Amino acid sequence: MIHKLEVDSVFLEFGERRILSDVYLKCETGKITGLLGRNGNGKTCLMNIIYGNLNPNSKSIRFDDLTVPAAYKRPDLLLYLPQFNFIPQTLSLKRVFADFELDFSEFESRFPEFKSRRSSSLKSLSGGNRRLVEVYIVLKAKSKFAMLDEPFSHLSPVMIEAVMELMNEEKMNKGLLITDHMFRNIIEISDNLYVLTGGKTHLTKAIEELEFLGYAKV
Ligand SMILES: Nc1ncnc2c1ncn2[C@@H]1O[C@H](COP(=O)(O)OP(=O)(O)OP(=O)(O)O)[C@@H](O)[C@H]1O
Repeated sequence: MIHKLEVDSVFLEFGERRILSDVYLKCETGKITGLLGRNGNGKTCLMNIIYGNLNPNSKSIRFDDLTVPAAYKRPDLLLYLPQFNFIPQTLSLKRVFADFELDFSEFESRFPEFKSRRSSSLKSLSGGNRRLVEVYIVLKAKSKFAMLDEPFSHLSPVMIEAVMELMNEEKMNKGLLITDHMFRNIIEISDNLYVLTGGKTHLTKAIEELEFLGYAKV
């Protein structure tokens, strides 16, 4: 069965500044949905609104047609990778993997550089490796949808390739909503692509539209 996450009727202002005014976005299990937009266009705000930890003037967030205003209370439905480290950094990898009911050995065999790091704390890892652990957790943990804000930042090209491979595998198990400024990677991996500009989302059918929408020279 295909599950869907739909967002519309989002209206967000900070004081006099209108950030989001006409958003429609649909994400389905089995697919990767990409979200692109220039700095400050409201991608992170939109993700926080979907997650339920930012309250806009109005919104409608639906999972399989049912309104879920506080998805952060429903990890079975949605997991979120914010731009910042979200797992307490004093925890050991062993503890983190156990908490998310994930097998560390599977992670270790995919990323051999973590061999013998099972007892290490997150804070003892490099910034990029910490990010990789969090991206992996959000992609692999059991949930219908995962939303990732800049999953490629801090990762080396070889790690980005590995994460993209993982995303392509995991979309068989969930729906992914991803935003990142590594737009060529986002274009390559997305089944559906939205560009956020002027407070609105535009479902983008052709890459040339990115230039037209003022996002990137392609
Ligand atoms: N708490 C807040 N109070 C006032 N303005 C805010 C607040 N949070 C975000 N903004 C503004 O809302 C706009 C959208 O911010 P947001 O972080 O969603 O952008 P973004 O598209 O994710 O940008 P980037 O690609 O640079 O991460 C920005 O202009 C930002 O300054």
